[in-house]
Amino acid sequence: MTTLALETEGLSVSFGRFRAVDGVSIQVAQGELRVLLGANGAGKTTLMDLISGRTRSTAGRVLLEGRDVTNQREYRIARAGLGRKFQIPSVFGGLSVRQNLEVSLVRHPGVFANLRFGLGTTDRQRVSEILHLVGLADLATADAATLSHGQTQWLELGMLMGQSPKVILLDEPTAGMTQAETAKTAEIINGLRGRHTLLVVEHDMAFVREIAERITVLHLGKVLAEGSVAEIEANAAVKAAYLGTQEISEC
Ligand SMILES: Nc1ncnc2c1ncn2[C@@H]1O[C@H](COP(=O)(O)OP(=O)(O)OP(=O)(O)O)[C@@H](O)[C@H]1O
Repeated sequence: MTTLALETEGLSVSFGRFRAVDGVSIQVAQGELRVLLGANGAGKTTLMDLISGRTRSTAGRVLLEGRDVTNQREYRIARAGLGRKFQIPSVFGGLSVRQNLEVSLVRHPGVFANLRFGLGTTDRQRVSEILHLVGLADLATADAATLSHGQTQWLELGMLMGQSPKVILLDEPTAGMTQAETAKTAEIINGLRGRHTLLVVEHDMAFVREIAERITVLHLGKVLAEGSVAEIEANAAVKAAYLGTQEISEC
């Protein structure tokens, strides 16, 4: 039996009389890379907020590797293994790329303790592995403050990985990126396939085609469809409700 990394069951939230997320049930297997697609206001960010504990649900459950974390405080859900990357990065300028990754490893209590006490061989290897996975090995000694927008996003993704979360939530990872950076991001995310479980909110269909194996489409707070890129692109309900008369590639 496949172990589920993340599961939501009938997850819902109402703001007043408005149901922003309405009975959403999704199942994400370990090592899966799931894309969450939907028009503006479909409920994607709110769903992420419910999963990560930023917003309290009014019905339903969230399970992280089978453990019920519904409506727990955000830091507790993070501690239980949920990593979330926002669009605004929070790296330590003034530290090198490598030092930022060292700081991110959850070993010693206290943010900078890993720098003070030094890392063991396993941790140093882990940092090197992450540097390669996020394509920053050549910039390991560079000051994080000197990185481009795209490089900063990759470093932050690496810092999330350093915490070995069970599930990583990424909200529009290519926002504000150049075409070259977007292509590189697709490469990096593809390299994480099987190693990490990811739930990625993304609008850029060209990018989605590069990374997605399975897509969940949200519409008006509900799951409208789920399937491969080809299945979603051919889905009449998705075309009618989400895309209107547009081709999916234009959204
Ligand atoms: N705290 C809130 N109070 C009231 N309404 C809210 C709140 N948060 C979100 N909403 C509403 O819920 C709906 C879903 O919003 P959400 O931000 O989740 O959509 P989205 O799919 O992420 O859209 P986008 O792609 O534009 O980010 C929207 O109509 C939004 O206005």
